[in-house]
Amino acid sequence: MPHALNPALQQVWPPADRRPDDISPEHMALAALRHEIDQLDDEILALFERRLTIAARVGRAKDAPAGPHLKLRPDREQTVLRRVSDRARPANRATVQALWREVVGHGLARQGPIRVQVWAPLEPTRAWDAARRRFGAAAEMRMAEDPQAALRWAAEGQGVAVLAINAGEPWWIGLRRQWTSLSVFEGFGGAAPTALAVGKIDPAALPTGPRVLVGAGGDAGDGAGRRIGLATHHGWTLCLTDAPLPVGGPEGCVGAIA
Ligand SMILES: C=C(O[C@@H]1C=C(C(=O)O)C=C[C@H]1O)C(=O)O
Repeated sequence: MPHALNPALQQVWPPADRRPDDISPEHMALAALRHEIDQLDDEILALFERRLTIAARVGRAKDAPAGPHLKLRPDREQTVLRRVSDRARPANRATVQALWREVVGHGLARQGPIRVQVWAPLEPTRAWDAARRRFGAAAEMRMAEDPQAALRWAAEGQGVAVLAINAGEPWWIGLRRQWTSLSVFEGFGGAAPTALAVGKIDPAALPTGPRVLVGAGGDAGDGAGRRIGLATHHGWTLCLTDAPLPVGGPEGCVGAIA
């Protein structure tokens, strides 16, 4: 139903009978506030466009697409997000974080296309939403039907695979065996994630946070670190640890999440 026909949604401001030369105090106050918003928008726009230009320059200074890794730098993104979030007023933190995810996503997109494939047969909408929030509106996303095909695609350097670990298919074992050029760099679903993001990320650019381990039965283990188990399959385990293990080491570290 058009709004004009719905009495509940009728226009309340400005009043329908207001003349164009209305100089009532309410109208003047509203006009002044809107003018201030327009000025702020101009400032934000100029700054945002400058930021996009600089992000493109950073991209040219980095190795990809000729280099072996994606341009996505999770460690830098984590630093950028933490910095603005710490500077924001506590009441604005969540809003600022969500907005800066978009800002950073568009910065990264100035360096080349961001492609994301999502495989999550049990909770596709949840995983899709989480991936969209993480990579932003600039990301080209599609659902994947087969985690192995998504891993192959990611190993070609085409983009990022977001794969569920609660769907009974132990694709993560492959991170230890054939997909050694891929790193886990993000978890979705809280302290015990139900999906992981995987891509050709420079191991030096992984975020600060728990390390992700894929272990076979006989692995020596990492000694001191506390572990959170995420999945098991025929003697293989996927877990998180606080121990600062090197990626690709004998403990089976395959990445880190923020
Ligand atoms: C600008 C960079 O490239 C990407 C974009 C970022 C941004 O817009 O802040 C941060 C990290 C990278 O994923 C960078 O590496 O510094």
